[in-house]
Amino acid sequence: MANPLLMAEIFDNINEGIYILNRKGDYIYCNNAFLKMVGATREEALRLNAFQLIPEGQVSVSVAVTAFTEKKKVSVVNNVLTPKGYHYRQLATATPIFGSGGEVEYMLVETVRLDLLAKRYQQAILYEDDSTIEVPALSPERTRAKETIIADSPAMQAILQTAAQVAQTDSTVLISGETGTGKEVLAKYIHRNSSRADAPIIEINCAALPENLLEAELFGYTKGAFTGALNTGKPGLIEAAHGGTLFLDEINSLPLALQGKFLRVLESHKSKRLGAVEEQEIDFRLLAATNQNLKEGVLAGTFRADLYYRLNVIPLELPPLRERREDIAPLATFFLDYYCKRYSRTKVLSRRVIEQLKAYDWPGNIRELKNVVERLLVTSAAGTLEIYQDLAPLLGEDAVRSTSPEIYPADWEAFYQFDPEHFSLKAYMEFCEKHVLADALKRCPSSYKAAALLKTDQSTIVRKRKKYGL
Ligand SMILES: Nc1ncnc2c1ncn2[C@@H]1O[C@H](COP(=O)(O)OP(=O)(O)OP(=O)(O)O)[C@@H](O)[C@H]1O
Repeated sequence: MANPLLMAEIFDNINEGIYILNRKGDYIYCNNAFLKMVGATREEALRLNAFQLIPEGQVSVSVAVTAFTEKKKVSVVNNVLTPKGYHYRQLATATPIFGSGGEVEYMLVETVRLDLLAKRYQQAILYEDDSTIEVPALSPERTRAKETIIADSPAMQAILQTAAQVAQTDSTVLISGETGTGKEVLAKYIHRNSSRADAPIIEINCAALPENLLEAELFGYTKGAFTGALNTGKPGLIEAAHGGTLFLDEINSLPLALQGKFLRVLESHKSKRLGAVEEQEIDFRLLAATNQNLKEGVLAGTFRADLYYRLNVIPLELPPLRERREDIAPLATFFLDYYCKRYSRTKVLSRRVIEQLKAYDWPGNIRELKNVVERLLVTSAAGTLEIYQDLAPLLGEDAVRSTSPEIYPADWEAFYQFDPEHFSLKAYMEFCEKHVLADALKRCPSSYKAAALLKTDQSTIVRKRKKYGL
């Protein structure tokens, strides 16, 4: 291990503020960057205790206290009021270090001021050297090969659990759900987790082709089977799924004539090319997906009842995204990460954007969310880390009306991006004034104390409180 002096020197040269707490929350180490951030001497800092910072109003949320309680690594973005009365916003991560008895022995905390991080990031962009910053875009094949499934909601977790169980069998699975809810993703997940995973999954969208072409694609044909047929003939997709999985997407669009033909294949596991005499034995597992209620199709006479019952062995229903809102934020950050890699950018979604995404009903479900995140990223202002855009132009006024603006007041650019049309120096100054006043009133038990904190008189506090409806 390197010598302690060298280690101290290294820690003091790290740009992020670092401090270590003992199990009681006492500060037992801090590096230079941390002292600079809070404007304290080492002696002052080493007298602090993390459990006392919130009651004393120095931080809005204590990452260390949260990590002590949850006994796991935690990151927060919070506001800090330094002993010198100066305010900043930081990203802090606390990592517990456990003793042999499993109790938290020490807490390592790393902090970075968001405004300085943004400046460093901005400078890096200004001095950007293409050869060092360029990240090769992921090729579509690589990204599609191993699809990640985000499933934070209890509903999705239950579906994945059932899917993993049924994957082990050869039963037919009927996946239903609105468009864009992830039916194809789920079908691939079942295939990947089945004993057929090394064989191909052959996918066909029954709505994508007219009846005659679909029939030729599914069953294949022999040489000269019809005008325009290839001289060599062509194997069908059912054959191609031999040993693997056949995935029929939008099976509700399978024409009635083909439904009967396909039912026979499903029951006998034998298929015959168009124009052929001989049938071929085919070993495949069927997964089907529908974005319409097949039972209603049966009642309306557009879907054969016998095929419906043959398909509906294991039904899995994917709920629309609006019924599993817990998945919205993780999906949005997952897609942002995906597109950041693809477009070689570094961005995060602001809390306000996430709130707006969570409030929206997503008629196009996950596919729509993915597209919105891509648009947010590519249209976001260069040089700022957080994406602050107002989503009303993308999602519609009604969709986002219910959320309240939450903006870091020192960042006027964010304020401008949030509402460029109504931006003015006066509007921004009033916004800051309101924010500072609300903050002071939260910290102080009386308007007199708030007046003392803000070095103004109490009548001004009362007047402005009324003006801003606080
Ligand atoms: N749980 C998930 N985690 C991550 N990405 C997902 C998830 N579900 C869906 N997606 C992504 O959302 C998009 C739409 O998913 P998919 O094509 O599977 O939906 P679908 O229900 O089959 O849609 P359609 O009915 O229109 O065929 C895809 O880009 C997919 O990768």
